[in-house]
Amino acid sequence: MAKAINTLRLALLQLKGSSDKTANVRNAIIKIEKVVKDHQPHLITLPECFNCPYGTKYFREYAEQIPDGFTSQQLSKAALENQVFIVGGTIPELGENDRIFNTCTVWAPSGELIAKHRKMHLFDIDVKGGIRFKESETLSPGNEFTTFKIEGRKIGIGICYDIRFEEMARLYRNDGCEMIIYPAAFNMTTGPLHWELLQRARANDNQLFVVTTSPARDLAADYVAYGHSMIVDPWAKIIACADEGEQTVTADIDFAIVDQVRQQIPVFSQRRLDLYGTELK
Ligand SMILES: NC(=O)CC(=O)C(=O)O
Repeated sequence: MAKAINTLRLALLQLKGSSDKTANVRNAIIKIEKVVKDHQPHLITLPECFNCPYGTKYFREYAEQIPDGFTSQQLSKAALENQVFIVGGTIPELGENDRIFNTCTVWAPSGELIAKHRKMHLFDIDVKGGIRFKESETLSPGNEFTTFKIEGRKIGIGICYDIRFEEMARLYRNDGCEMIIYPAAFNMTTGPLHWELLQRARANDNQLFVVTTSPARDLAADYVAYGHSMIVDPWAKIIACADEGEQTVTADIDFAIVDQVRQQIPVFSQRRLDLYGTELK
């Protein structure tokens, strides 16, 4: 069996979106080409809803089939031409029975679609004086956990609101993941309070890397994203963080840190599984 790599170079593309789908996808492709030329990452991540405005009234109009739709085809080509793995943020997916999902695609350097995750927990909240959002007005939830491997390292995928559900991250850890990637678009109410907190909590609880990629903040948009795409290591230390604007963040992930933390603070072998547990149904 091939030996797993120890270091993975990651590039997070915090992209500014617009109502023009073609322009949004073109912007992503240009930024992919540039970061590959400048930094040669193994893996590039894109934001939640990077090809359309984030809002329930837009999802059906922008929805595409996966992998036959325009955005999928462009991401597949970009992965192949740039010889890079791409976690393609999310797009509204036109699925079976005319249902719409908020879906993340993962592309290998061969151009092949190697994983697809549908947002499992829909973002339905109503914070008085803050934000009301109800994804379930137009979206259906996914029902499956999603993992893929890069050079022997297992990575789990969640989407934005999924990060609030600790059980999901725990099940990924139990399944052997060393990193969870969340394309995400927190907002100006929940972002300042919870964005960093949740990432550091998931990383600390599960002793793995947590990676988020947000759209850039656009004060003119219906939904104003918080930005601050981030990489947190298994010690819960922030190792890279964007500001609010359109920005590319790169960092080298050292997987030896996963083993160090798990050996030095062995909570997973100390858990009282005779008294409680988190099981997959
Ligand atoms: N947009 C989301 O899915 C989640 C979010 O903004 C939050 O949990 O806060």
